[in-house]
Amino acid sequence: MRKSFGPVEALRGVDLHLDAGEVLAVVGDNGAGKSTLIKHISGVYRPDAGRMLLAGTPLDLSSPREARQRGVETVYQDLALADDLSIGANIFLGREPMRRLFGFLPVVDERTIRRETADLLKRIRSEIPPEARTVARLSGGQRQAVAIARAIYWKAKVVLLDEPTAALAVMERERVIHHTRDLAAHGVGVIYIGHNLVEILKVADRIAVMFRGQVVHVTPAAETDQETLIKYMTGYSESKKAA
Ligand SMILES: Nc1ncnc2c1ncn2[C@@H]1O[C@H](COP(=O)(O)OP(=O)(O)OP(=O)(O)O)[C@@H](O)[C@H]1O
Repeated sequence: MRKSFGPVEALRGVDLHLDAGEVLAVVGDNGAGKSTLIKHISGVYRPDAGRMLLAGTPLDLSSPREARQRGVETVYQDLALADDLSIGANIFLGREPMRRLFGFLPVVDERTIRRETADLLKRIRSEIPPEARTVARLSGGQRQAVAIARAIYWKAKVVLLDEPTAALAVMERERVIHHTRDLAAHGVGVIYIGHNLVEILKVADRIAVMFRGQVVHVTPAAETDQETLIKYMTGYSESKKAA
């Protein structure tokens, strides 16, 4: 896949695959192209050249909404949750179950929302009390859990996590890692963007390193270490190859 912004080549021929049930981490220095790549998969950008396939079918996305409809959920760093709504309302936002009042008047089925939300939080073993009033009162890690629960409930095929732990305290980071593994265990393919290599090595099955708009290295997480990743992230390995 290729993408330029004027003279800037943000993606210079990126080729990647993601399996169901795996966590693929994408790392790279600032400006390497990670966000640009994510924005293609989440339907924000269209590639100048190249294409994406989902389970063998072309994934030609014209909007983030279409991406969600096709089973691609994105969890951004600054989480797009509606602060003044409940956890349940956030999980069902825009896709609320309805029931008929007096047999004809369609209204939102609050009881189903409450029941399904409680089940879901139990399923992901989240410590958030389901009756927590609004999302505004939740911690950063709990907000991530809500977004991840939403992806599981709506049977996302692919979930993009963009620096999910960047703003979190240590304990909370551990929880997000746990929830990320949980997503993969549900058969979801997860793309995890991050900067913290200790965390990346813990959460990922495979790691792709981007450097100047290209994927320069892909490796199973179990077969690499911080030092090797940093070499690829800084272009050291590339310059050695060229020499
Ligand atoms: N909308 C845009 N207009 C112009 N240039 C852009 C735009 N978005 C990204 N770029 C450029 O494309 C390149 C890749 O940027 P990108 O944000 O994808 O990198 P990144 O790896 O996500 O970096 P970071 O870790 O800092 O978020 C950079 O040179 C950046 O300046």
